[in-house]
Amino acid sequence: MANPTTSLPLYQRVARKNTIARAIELSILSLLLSLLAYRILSFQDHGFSWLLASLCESWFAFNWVLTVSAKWNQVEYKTYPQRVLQRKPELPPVDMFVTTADPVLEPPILTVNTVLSLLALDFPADKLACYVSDDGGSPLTFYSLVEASKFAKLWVPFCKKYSIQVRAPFRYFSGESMSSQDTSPQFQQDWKKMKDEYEQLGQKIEDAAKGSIPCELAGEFADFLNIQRRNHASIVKVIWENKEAGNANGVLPHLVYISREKRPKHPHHFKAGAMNVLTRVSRVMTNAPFVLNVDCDMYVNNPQIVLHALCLLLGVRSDKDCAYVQFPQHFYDGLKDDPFGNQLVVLFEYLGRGVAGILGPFYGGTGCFHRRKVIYGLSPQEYDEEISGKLSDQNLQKTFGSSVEFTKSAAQILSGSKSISSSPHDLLSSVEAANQVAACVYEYGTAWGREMGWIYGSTTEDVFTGLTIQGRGWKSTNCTPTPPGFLGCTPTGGPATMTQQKRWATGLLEILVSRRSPLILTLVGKLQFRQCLAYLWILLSGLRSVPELCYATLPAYCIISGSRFLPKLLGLLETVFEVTQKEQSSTNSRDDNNADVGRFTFDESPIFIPATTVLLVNLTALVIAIVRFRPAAHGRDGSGIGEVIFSSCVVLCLWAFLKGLFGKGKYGIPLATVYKSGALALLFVNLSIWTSMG
Ligand SMILES: O=c1ccn([C@@H]2O[C@H](COP(=O)(O)OP(=O)(O)O[C@H]3O[C@H](CO)[C@@H](O)[C@H](O)[C@H]3O)[C@@H](O)[C@H]2O)c(=O)[nH]1
Ligand SMILES: [Mn+2]
Repeated sequence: MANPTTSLPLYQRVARKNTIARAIELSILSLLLSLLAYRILSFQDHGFSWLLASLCESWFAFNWVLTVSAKWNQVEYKTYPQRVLQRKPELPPVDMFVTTADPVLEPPILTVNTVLSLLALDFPADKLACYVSDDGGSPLTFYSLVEASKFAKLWVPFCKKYSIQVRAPFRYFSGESMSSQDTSPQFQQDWKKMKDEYEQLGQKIEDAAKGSIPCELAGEFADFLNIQRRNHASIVKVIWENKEAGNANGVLPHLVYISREKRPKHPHHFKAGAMNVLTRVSRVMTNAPFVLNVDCDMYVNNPQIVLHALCLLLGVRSDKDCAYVQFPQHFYDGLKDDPFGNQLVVLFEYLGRGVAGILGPFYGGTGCFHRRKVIYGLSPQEYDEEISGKLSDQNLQKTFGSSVEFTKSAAQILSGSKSISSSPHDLLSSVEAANQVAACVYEYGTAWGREMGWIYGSTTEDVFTGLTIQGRGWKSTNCTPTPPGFLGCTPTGGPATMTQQKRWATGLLEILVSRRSPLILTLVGKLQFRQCLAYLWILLSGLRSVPELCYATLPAYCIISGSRFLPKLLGLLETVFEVTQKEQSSTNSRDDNNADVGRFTFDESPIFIPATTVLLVNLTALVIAIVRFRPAAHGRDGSGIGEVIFSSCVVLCLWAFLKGLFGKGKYGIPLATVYKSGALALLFVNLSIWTSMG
């Protein structure tokens, strides 16, 4: 009998109104273009600084075009999880991947919380399997997961019984108090028990970390005996197998631990390598058609995420409209006003929604649901057509590698059968096959990392992999439920943030110069032109520092050398007032009780030298401007008030560094950095003076 509710759409695509924003963005663009036109027309009358300014401004204008294009059509998807739930018997299984790499940098309790939040999802337990990849090969991580699975047997029913929203216990117990919840004595009793149990779990893990491990590397832990982190055989352990297949109310989903084989001479390709192993191991074990991947530092904040994602994955008219569903990254305990710019608000709030209106969001590396077939490198055309010709054994081995189990199941999925594929009856019998596909030689001579799976060759494997998928003609969607699907942690200090930004900048540049650069994929692949522009926006983000750095030193150069790069009296007065206000507000914030929260922190890394140098150069220039206050005294035009204002603006932009000059400990810029920057600044000042005399 037809159920009327099954005909209702599972999602709605909503266009956002952004007329005013568009008008403002276009006005800025026209101002930039007029400035450029003016520069070109008056080129003859000016020297080096004028030329440099024009080059920088051309770059800014180009970048602005990319920005405007990316943000032009903003869309959102509204999803209806209850409607998916009504299709209960047909709900597809989902494999969930968690990656962790280092038990010191990523404390196991964090990974445990992420895993617990996944095990407790509002989805039939017999349709979920959780795979944890541990690149640290750490017995501590394994031990923590074993203990966590015991705790989960209490935790998961508790969450489901009381419809708890935050199912990562460290957040649940740190946040809302019991009072906002159920006040029944039963709840209070259960809550207390749960809190005690969680504290015991935390204690056990802490003790184990200190060395008093109850696991003397015997029994289950024997595999970890004498292993080195970068030199060991693969370890696959079924921590918990849900034997109640067909029982949606069974307590826990499967939980599997994997530490792939590592050998010093074999490249392991970091996270991308780990993701490919997860794909293969899950393939020989549970083989779900959909895959969710999260980093160990991102827990589930909305227990209905699978239903939300399925609204899109199952609800689209054609699978090619949704290769993956990306949840935007949000962060917990984020510092106010995002002083390090690492909460990625612009990227996800504005650009993300805009790109969603073109081909769909970039893949962000975590909080993403994938169609397994897409990971195998299929293009939408192949997906729709008969591809039986491709299915000779030889071909399959060349593509996927030599595991019989793997190629068998891959053939099944590639043959176009869109039905849910079956999985082996018990996980333990597939451990051997899993070990085989987790070996480091497995990928040699195959398409893994090149044509299929997570793509190698960039430390931002996420953007690279998404780009490759979209270059084949797939679209993607974003999913923005309330409350947000996932919450993660982000660095709260200068050095860690800078390291992260450096990795992103290099990784993105690696993509730009690769043979899968968006320009090439637009010419020979199926990437849309505007999606290409959007990718350029993100891939060029590291290079932007070059013109920005030049532009920031330009006013200082002009003041010192007595030249100009701004047109005479440009109506900058309003800016002056704004600048003063900024100064005011940052003085106020120093009086806050929490003055140190969000304060920039430094270390000896050379990464802090450029900004410190720019600051010193501009401070010197301002001192020079004050000292020789009468600009016309030299009998030449000299620099103007515009340059002085601009230079002050640069100093204000580098306020955190200015404070760092006087700060102590980690809040201060180390003396060595100050000396090095000072030397560079001195060189710059002298060069500027020298050019003005030449
Ligand atoms: O050899 C490695 C290195 C890293 N990871 C894992 O990769 C994830 C991301 O690493 P993290 O240090 O947290 O980097 P972030 O800068 O926070 O990550 C962002 O940027 C990465 C790309 O640079 C993406 O992969 C991430 O999804 C995205 O959140 C973590 O789960 C790690 O455990 C591995 O599994 N193996
Ligand atoms: Mn992270």
